Amino acid sequence: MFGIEKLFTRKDPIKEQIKTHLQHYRSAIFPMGIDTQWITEIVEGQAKGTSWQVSLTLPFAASGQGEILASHLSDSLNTDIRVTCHTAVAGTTQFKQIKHIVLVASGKGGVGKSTTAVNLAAGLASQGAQVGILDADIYGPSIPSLLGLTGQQPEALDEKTLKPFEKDGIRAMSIGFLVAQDDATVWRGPMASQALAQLLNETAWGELDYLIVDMPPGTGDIQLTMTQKVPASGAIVVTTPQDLALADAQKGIAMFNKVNLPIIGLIENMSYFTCQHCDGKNAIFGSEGGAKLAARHGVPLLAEIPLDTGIRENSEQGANITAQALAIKDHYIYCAQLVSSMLYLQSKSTQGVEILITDD
Ligand SMILES: Nc1ncnc2c1ncn2[C@@H]1O[C@H](COP(=O)(O)OP(=O)(O)OP(=O)(O)O)[C@@H](O)[C@H]1O
Repeated sequence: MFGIEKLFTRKDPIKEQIKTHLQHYRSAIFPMGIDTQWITEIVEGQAKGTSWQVSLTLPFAASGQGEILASHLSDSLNTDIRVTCHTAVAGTTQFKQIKHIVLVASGKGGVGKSTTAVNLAAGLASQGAQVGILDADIYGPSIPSLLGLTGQQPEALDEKTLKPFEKDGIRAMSIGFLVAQDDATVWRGPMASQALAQLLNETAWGELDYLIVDMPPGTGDIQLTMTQKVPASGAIVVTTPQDLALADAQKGIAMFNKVNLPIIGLIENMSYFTCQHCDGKNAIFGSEGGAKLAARHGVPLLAEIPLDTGIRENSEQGANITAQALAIKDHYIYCAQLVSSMLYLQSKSTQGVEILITDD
């Protein structure tokens, strides 16, 4: 009658508003909003000029979204709110101690598949995920060089286990250590997939949220057999905007559809070039090819990455692009957040099963 119960159940109105705004927030990274379970703390801000401090623990790698969420909340509630995001990738391990294996493939060579795979791995690591990269490109293993590890040999932990390299928090192993590159031209599918299985099984990966596999370019017997061998969560197809590359990327999509592997999306690389003099965008290799291909096959277009000197230079130096003061890194970081969010949503709708693969 006096509303006395309200005294005991009364909730802090601003905290409730923050929760509601977060729940209703929508973006490509948060298509279902922010679950209240991800909110670890809402406290009055200690930092000067900050009214409220919100801490989130996200089940996917998107810690860099804190600033965007903070400005959304601050604008909506007309007060200064800071948001800090931590990453604790959800999901059961699908293979050994690895939660997600992601194949990065391309229909044809030279489209920037390995560069994209390494930078995507770096993007995921920059967002707080534990990441590994497996170079399965028998035709031209380039991950050691892209990570600045050229000339190094893996260390054996025992007779059957190799220690992965570690660079900038990314664990790495390459099929190039197992086979002489010149031999690759005469390889058949079973040989390649056996080598891949061996590397997967015999590398001491430890706990990983994501293992990125840089696949050999193409859509032949070797790529198909390798795909069937790996217990992957999904595949990403990298293409450039030229018609020929798009036609081959289409074959890549068809290959993954054939073996029922979910396609996480398409990445269009070398999409355009920004003129350093006039800032104009030049679609050197054609425009919107990737977007149209993605739409035709009902797969997301994850990124349109420009042709950029910074990308090439960092690759050549084996440097981690996400650690550089370059705007270009945002493409990879955003793409990593998107991939991670999509895998989270996908894993929510599938039951985790332990998968074992054999060497034969
Ligand atoms: N967006 C980009 N901007 C500038 N240079 C790029 C970009 N993407 C890739 N490159 C450069 O293009 C070349 C080929 O890239 P990369 O080796 O990643 O291709 P790939 O598709 O993996 O090739 P392969 O099929 O031979 O394995 C490299 O010199 C790389 O630095």
